[in-house]
Amino acid sequence: MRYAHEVDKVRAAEAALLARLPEGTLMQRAAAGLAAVCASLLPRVYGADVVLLVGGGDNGGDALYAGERLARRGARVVAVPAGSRTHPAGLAALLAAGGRLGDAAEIDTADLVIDGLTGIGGGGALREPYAALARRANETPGLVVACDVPSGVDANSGRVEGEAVRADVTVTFGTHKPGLFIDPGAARCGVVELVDIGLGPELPDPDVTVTGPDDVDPPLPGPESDKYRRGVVGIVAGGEQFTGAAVLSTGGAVHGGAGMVRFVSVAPAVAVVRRRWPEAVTTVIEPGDAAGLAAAGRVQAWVVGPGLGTGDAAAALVAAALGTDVPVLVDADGLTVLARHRDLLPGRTAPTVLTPHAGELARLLDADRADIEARRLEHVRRAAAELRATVLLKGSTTLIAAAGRPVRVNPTGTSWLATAGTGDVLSGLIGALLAGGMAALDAAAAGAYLHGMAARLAADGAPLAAGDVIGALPAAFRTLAGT
Ligand SMILES: NC(=O)C1=CN([C@@H]2O[C@H](COP(=O)(O)OP(=O)(O)OC[C@H]3O[C@@H](n4cnc5c(N)ncnc54)[C@H](O)[C@@H]3O)[C@@H](O)[C@H]2O)[C@@H](O)CC1
Ligand SMILES: [K+]
Repeated sequence: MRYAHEVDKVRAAEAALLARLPEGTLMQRAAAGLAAVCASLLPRVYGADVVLLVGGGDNGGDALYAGERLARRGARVVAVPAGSRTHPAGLAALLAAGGRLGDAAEIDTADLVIDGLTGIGGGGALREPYAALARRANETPGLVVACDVPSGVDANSGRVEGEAVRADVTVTFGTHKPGLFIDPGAARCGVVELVDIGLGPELPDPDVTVTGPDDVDPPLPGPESDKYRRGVVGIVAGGEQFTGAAVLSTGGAVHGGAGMVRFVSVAPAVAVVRRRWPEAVTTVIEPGDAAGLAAAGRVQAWVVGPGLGTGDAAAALVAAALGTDVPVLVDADGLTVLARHRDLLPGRTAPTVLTPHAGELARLLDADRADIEARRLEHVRRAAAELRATVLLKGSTTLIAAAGRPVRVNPTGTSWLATAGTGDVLSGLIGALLAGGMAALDAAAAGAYLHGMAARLAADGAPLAAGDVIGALPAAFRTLAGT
């Protein structure tokens, strides 16, 4: 599992380690790792044209010392300073090794550009001349290697406020930074290489982890299994007019490994679901009939919300599901209802999972949607704490938070997933995993992983329909080791 630490933790760990090491040791370790990656990317180091973009801080120092190492191996290394200050010892070392100072035009013909403008000390939109250098680096045909963090990307959040370097490779030191995993920053990193500078023993628990295949551990049937032991998931979705979301959510549950799916809704939705998923056991209720939901039979988890509508009838069903003592996932219209009835959450003892996109989370938190998009990590954490739920924030990087736990980043998925109905599939899938006994955070992370994997397999470079994601779920499960 890959993990990341926020900047203040990185700085504290560095300070603890620095206190035990001779001055400059960490920067030399960082520079050695950076130079080694650069050398491996070049067909030949000797004679290669390397340009260093050098900001005024230690990120620039790393770049200068890496440049020194490449110059000693025969590269033609040119430093382009951006700040009023240039790391003096690093610059002296580069010049002593045969490097020289140059100007921005040399970026255009470089074989390799090292971006040492800003690292974990960067903040806000890049100012000039930093921004102009980043822009020029993004236009060069040569390789661009970011030192620690692509400049212009906020290391903690992945936020990009203005110009930002678009790297082919990012060489990061000691531990990953959250912004390397979260869009839009993640999309600027290219391949991320971690250089060990000995920070490990000084680091606390991570702030963020990235789900890997080994972390996805859905319940598997054994010889003792029957449909009840494997888990019954109840789905409350669809309405008089909207039935598609109900079909898709049920499909996600059927192919998500539930022992049985109970589908509870008004007659038109039940009719459509029955036709598409004869596997589901259905119960017809009147609009908003909370007692009907309770009488539908025992379930181990409820999914409530897709296509449900947002009126009083929907609110009664959301309240009924949340009033049970089993895990409940609230999605889509259910979240809109919840934004008006936040009092439904605090009394729960069983786990609650909420799966909003940024707009739905904005309503739940009384926040601005654009603000949530820009600072997804902060908002998903806040939502988990305030709403006392496991919160899965959908988007170009799906994040999953539960209070007091590292935030999980989902690495699978494709841009083709941004199409109607795919969220409904996810809700049913996570519901099935909850019913199978997975803990809320694990179920949400596993569901996001499998859903994104199914989407990738189904899309394969072409447009995707939500139903295709359901169809590819078996193949997604098969990608997991030991399944
Ligand atoms: N602290 C340590 O022990 C180590 C630090 N290392 C390196 O040091 C870096 C951190 O160094 P610093 O703390 O000096 O910070 P940085 O070098 O990351 O950034 C600070 C510099 O960037 C400028 N800057 C910040 N935001 C800007 C903006 N929006 N527009 C234009 N200029 C901006 C500042 O004026 C300052 O000159 C790490 O990212 C890493 O590369 C490594 O050498 C490993 C060891
Ligand atoms: K950088």
